[in-house]
Amino acid sequence: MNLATGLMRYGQDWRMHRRLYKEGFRATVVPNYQDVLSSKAEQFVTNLRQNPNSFVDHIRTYSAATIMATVYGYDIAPTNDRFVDLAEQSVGTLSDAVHPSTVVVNVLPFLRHLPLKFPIFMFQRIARRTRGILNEMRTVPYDFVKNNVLAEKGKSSFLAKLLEDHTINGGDKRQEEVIKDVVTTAYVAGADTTVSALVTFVLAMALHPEIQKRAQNNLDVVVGKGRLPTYADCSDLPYIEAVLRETLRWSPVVPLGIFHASFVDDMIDGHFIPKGTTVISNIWAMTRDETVYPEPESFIPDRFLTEDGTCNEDEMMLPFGFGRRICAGLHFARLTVWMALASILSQFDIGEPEDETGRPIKSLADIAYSDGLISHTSPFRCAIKPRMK
Ligand code: HEM
Repeated sequence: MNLATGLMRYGQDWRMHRRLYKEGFRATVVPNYQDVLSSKAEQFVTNLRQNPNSFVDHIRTYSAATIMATVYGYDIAPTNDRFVDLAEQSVGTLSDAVHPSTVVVNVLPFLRHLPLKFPIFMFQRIARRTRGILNEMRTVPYDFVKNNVLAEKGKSSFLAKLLEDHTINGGDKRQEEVIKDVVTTAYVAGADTTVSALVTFVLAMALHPEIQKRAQNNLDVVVGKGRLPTYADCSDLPYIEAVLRETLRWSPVVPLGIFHASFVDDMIDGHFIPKGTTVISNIWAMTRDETVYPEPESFIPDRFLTEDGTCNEDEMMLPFGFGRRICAGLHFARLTVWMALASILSQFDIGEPEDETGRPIKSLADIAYSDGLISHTSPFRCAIKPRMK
């Protein structure tokens, strides 16, 4: 089982994974998910109206709901959904699997031979626990969709389409196993990353009321107040796009990317990189390069606008990685985050933030972000109020 595409070695199996992602998540296909995203954004706004203090929970539900609906055609229950519970456990265990203590084993492989009782090297125990949960996540939702496809019922989805195109009408067992891995990775890779980006967005707006106001004006003029923004509005809302780019830059979701290894001996800027070297892409540092992004700790959407107010060429792709291993879901991720942030701005005012002890948060420096593969803010509070009654 090759559950995490991002952790696979480059080769034929990985190429097969990427081909399947392309079928469901390339730039020209993603707009087809607009209706699903719109209905989930509406539900999100309703939840936020009912209980604004639980905004992080609603963001979690929105992220899970969009990806579950897109990948499996499955509408999650408002609470205690069995697939979401399973998926959250899978995300937790996969995140543990790239915990520093497990990563160090990849860098220093001889550590694998230390006895289990060495507490710092928890990777063997994690691997055992992870396997069971991931296996369940891999088969339960898959069987649900496959049975629906065979019975010619259920909603259309990324998985249903893959099954129709590749297995139901012929296709081999191996292909079916690859499809299982691909759809499971899509959930695991997509849900928590989207949560991180959206919570950072709420923090950015809470800290910058003037930017919030300007973004709201942009939406009011182009979209009006009677409906939520959609993908069709994107190109008319350059300031909203600039806010999205700055959110992704200001606090990158995956600050150190996914570790890779060099395939061959190489020379870069006069440094010799032997074959097999672990390569860590420090996305966080790149988004803080002062020669490209002056005052990098400040939240300045204008850095992505030209003088005539249109978006410039820097689409802020750095947070999605590089080259052939660049995030396979980036177009879907951008649209999912865009839909939620534009919906929040059109419907709500976000007040000043404070930490859990009531201490005001004045800048990014006042709030901690978690370690680990995906970086999350520590908890904070802010008043979220409807703009219209
Ligand atoms: C804001 C949301 C997201 C961010 C910031 C993000 C970021 C990243 C980053 C930094 C990588 C590593 C790239 C590298 O190794 O150079 C990655 C890989 C990946 N992402 Fe995302 N991601 C997001 C959402 C998603 C979504 C929604 C999906 C699926 C629908 C997804 C699927 C993947 C996959 C499959 C890989 C592994 C690619 C490979 O190794 O070939 N991601 N992502």
